[in-house]
Amino acid sequence: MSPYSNLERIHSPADLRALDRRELAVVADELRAFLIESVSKTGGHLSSNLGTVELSIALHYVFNTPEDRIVWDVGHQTYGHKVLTGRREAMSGLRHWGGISGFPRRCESEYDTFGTAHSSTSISAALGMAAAARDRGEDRSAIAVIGDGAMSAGMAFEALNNGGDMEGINLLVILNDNEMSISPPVGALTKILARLMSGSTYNTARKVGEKVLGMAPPVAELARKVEEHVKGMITPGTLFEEFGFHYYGPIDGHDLDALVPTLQNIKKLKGPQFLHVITRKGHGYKLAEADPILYHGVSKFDSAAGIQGGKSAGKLTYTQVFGDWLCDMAATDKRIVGITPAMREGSGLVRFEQEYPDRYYDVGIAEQHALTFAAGMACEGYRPVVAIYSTFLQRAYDQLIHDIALQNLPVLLAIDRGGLVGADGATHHGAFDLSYLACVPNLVIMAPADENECRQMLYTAVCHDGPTAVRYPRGSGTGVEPDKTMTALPIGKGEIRRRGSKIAVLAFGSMVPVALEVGDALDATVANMRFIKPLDDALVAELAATHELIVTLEENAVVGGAGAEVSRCVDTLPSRPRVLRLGLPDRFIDHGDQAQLLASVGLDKAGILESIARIYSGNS
Ligand SMILES: Cc1ncc(C[n+]2csc(CCOP(=O)(O)OP(=O)(O)O)c2C)c(N)n1
Ligand SMILES: CC(=O)[C@@H](O)[C@H](O)COP(=O)(O)O
Ligand SMILES: [Mg+2]
Repeated sequence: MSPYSNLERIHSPADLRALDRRELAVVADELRAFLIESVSKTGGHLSSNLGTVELSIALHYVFNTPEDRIVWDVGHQTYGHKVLTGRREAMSGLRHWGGISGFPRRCESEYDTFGTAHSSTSISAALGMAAAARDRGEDRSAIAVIGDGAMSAGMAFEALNNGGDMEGINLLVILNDNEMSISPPVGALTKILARLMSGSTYNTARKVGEKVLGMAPPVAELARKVEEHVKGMITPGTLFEEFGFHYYGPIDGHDLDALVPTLQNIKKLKGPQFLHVITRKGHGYKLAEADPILYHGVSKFDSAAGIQGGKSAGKLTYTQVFGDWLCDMAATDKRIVGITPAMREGSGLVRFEQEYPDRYYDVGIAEQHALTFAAGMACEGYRPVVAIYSTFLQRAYDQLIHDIALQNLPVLLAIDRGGLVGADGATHHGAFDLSYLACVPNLVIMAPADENECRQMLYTAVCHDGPTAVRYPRGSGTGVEPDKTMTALPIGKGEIRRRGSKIAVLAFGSMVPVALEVGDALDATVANMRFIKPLDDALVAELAATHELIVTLEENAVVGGAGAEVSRCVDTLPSRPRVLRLGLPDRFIDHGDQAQLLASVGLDKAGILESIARIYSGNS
């Protein structure tokens, strides 16, 4: 018999709702076991999903989904929700080419009411849905499920500020508090939540909460006010009350006997409601409970043995090259500080935090703040290095322009995950940074061809007295060992890597290795352009004067990226060869492995040769 016999009978939330409440615990056990087995085969976000098993069941059991809207913040905790909404079998293709996404997507299911992956959008989106329901006179709920990490972002508070003051909306915010972001959460809010969770408060609040919720309004309203008054004296629970929300909790988010009746009662209430649930990352899988950071995002692994091995003996990743460089640089330059918006592990800052705790700043999931905070430090003579993923830098665009570039402040953006990231897919590809950075005055933008060049560019950036960006891809490059010594590169100068004839391939960053293969195949000239800004106009002019075709290669949107800069330069020249711009197409790119994705957009050797051949055959 299948170990998932009960789960297999649930094809949609309607099947779940047909069950007796006492049967839900079995479903939860099977769902948890299924997720461990399934994610161990596909990879994905494990810890967070194990923490939301009961919450997913309780929400779909109590609310009339998809009529009632659930918006999952970040969406990395929605695997249980996917299974319960008809995607159990599709889980075998999770995050793989052609398979389902690791995040909610409106095009994937009617139960995925809002696409997420970048954090802290859920309250705004659910509030918008609640306002729409109110304005149309529709009686349905909008529920935002947001983690304690995601709650730290300004956007979440903007939405609370707006929602707590909105009349007649049917909005429930569920704070899924597991006392973890990817790494331990930071900031004053974390302390407030910890006080809310502390022993006596927890019990008292829970008992009072149950009592209140058992009553019908308006009695409940009166009791709530009494409760708030009492809690206000002993806990900071009224923070959310002050925003205009009715606060309930904290309750145990793994206890279906607490969750289900609480949600049933809250469902009857009108106005902005706030439920605080306590869960544990990795719940029910001892290895993940013990090390939720390691199991936050996993590759395939043996679920019995757990993730094996420490550091791989293979090539260094660009992230490691950056992390090592930052420590080395900090040792020689006291002005260096490292800043991360909640991505210590992913950005390679673990060692830096250990060695330089006083110069390390995790500012929470707060990209906008991270950049302006860096700007402030730069004003005081520091050399702030903001380690940030390309996709999350999108959040902080105005801060980059207005607070850093306009004031010409020496902030270094170490932009990781530039280009296609793989399994996280469209929400996480660093597809746009060269386009949105190239137009910013004062900014020097570099993209390394290999790991050593990455180290040298980071050093070059710190030597430059103005804003800089070094953009590198997820994973490793050619395997070049970085030199210990650091030498500043001449700003705005590329280099010719191969001399050929007729065709000149101008490659940026991660595309240099494949450009060299193409060069060998066609006897083409290959330039490693190094700088997107300032572009090496002299090199472009020289190559334009001596070749009949210029091919630009970049792992960035072809619209407005490095190739567009080359075209702009060629347009000013007296002799203008044809320019073929190759990069990411003008559409969002799904998930899959990086090599597969590059091939799918024609950025592997075969694809590039084909595009060039089309020029010569006149088919382009
Ligand atoms: C804007 C943005 N910045 C950073 C991230 C990377 N990120 C994904 S999950 C996560 C931690 C979220 O913590 P929490 O909301 O508490 O959820 P948990 O992982 O604890 O379930 C972070 C920082 C992101 N998805 N979006
Ligand atoms: C959900 C999220 O945003 C992160 O967990 C992200 O998936 C991490 O990506 P990396 O695996 O590239 O660090
Ligand atoms: Mg959390």
